[in-house]
Amino acid sequence: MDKKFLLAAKWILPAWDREPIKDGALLIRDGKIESLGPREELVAQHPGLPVEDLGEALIFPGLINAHTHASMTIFRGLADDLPLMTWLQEYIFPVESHLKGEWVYWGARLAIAEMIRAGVTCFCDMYLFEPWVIRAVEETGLRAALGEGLFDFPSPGYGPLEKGLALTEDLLQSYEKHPRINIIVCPHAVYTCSPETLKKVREIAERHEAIIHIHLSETEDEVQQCLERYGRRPVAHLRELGLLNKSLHIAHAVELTEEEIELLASTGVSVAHCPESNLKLGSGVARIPEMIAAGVKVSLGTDGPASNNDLDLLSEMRTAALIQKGLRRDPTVLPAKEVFRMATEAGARALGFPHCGRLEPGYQADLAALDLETTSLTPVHDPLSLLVYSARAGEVSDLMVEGRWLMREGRILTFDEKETRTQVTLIAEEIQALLRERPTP
Ligand SMILES: CSC[C@H]1O[C@@H](n2cnc3c(O)ncnc32)[C@H](O)[C@@H]1O
Ligand SMILES: [Zn+2]
Repeated sequence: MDKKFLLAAKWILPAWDREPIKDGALLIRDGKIESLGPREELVAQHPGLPVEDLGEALIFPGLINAHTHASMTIFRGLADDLPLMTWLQEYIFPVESHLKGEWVYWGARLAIAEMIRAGVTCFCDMYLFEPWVIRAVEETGLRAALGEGLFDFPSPGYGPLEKGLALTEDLLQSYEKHPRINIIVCPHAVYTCSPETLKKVREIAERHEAIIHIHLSETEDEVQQCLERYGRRPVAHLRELGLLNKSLHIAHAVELTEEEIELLASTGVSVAHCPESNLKLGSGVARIPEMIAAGVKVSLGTDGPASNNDLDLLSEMRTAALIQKGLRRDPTVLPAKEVFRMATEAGARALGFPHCGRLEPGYQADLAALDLETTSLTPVHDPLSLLVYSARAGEVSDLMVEGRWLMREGRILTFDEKETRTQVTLIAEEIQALLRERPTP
């Protein structure tokens, strides 16, 4: 197959560290970017090549949601205004004990539609019944790093832990060569996984050269529990167990000391910053400027849509930048460029997709376009500023993964969005019925 075409638009922002191109074009061949530059030049170099013109649009590298639990769309709005441990143990875990594969599947499809509308081409997911998320990803065409969430107690997905570990190994083998799916190993947290479990997880990840993804140092409570149980803080705990290395991707990292920041930097651990979930659960604000200054690789995630409560990574960029500026009374910290890097290239690297996150020759044609014929996106002084500080989900008109259109002119092409909403609404009614039978506290 030799599918070759030019994709043109009023603006192209190729990467966090590149200048925008006005009246630009990309040459896309077999799902990859071959070249890019001013439209006139590319058309002259490739006469007769078909041109798809997006017109008044801004093309940017597809965003990368570096931490979520996509299927939790089905629980959006179920329990709000609670701290993490109460939210999890008294509300979410009890309702998750009734989880079924179909719920996870439809929840993931809804999440994928929502992420496409926010310009997300790739996401990192840890959840229960993950094979159903994999099915949704395969059908809808997104790119993803996916893993079955593991904890010591029995899971409604796989039953006893041993089965969860076996499932993880099976998935690692089956999807080894998949072009869009990376299987990752996902122990939930240090308060739900024993040291023995974490050692087994490490062995599996080493055997398959896989990424390990875990919630870490999310709250003061977690640090306190870890100190009481093991006599050390979560970062030191993982160091003792041999997990601190460049294959480790941790979510949150809100509670870090200076020494821990240095240790994460020197061992090559990557962090998924989830500011809106951390704010909503009252967990705190991660020290992102200090981490970046120390050389920690920081990406951006939404966390699950039941603790955020959306999957809008465009707005997440804005929140990430604004909270640091406000907290420090310094508007120069965490500039737009740095936040855009977190939501693109840094996420791609953390999830094992080294040729994503930039629009450059040799990179995947994973991209999205903002509709510039939008009142709140007018005028265009600076495309980067527009993306980070003004754009919201719903203003993305087109999205492509590996050169394949998943959304065109605001219409999702690879699956039925309305059917997905209907199915999730029915699932929500089932959940409400369950809660009426067995009310949560
Ligand atoms: C084992 S599958 C994933 C597991 O994580 C739960 N979860 C969702 N959000 C958070 C969070 O912010 N911190 C810790 N755990 C979280 C989710 O409900 C699943 O049970
Ligand atoms: Zn999470």
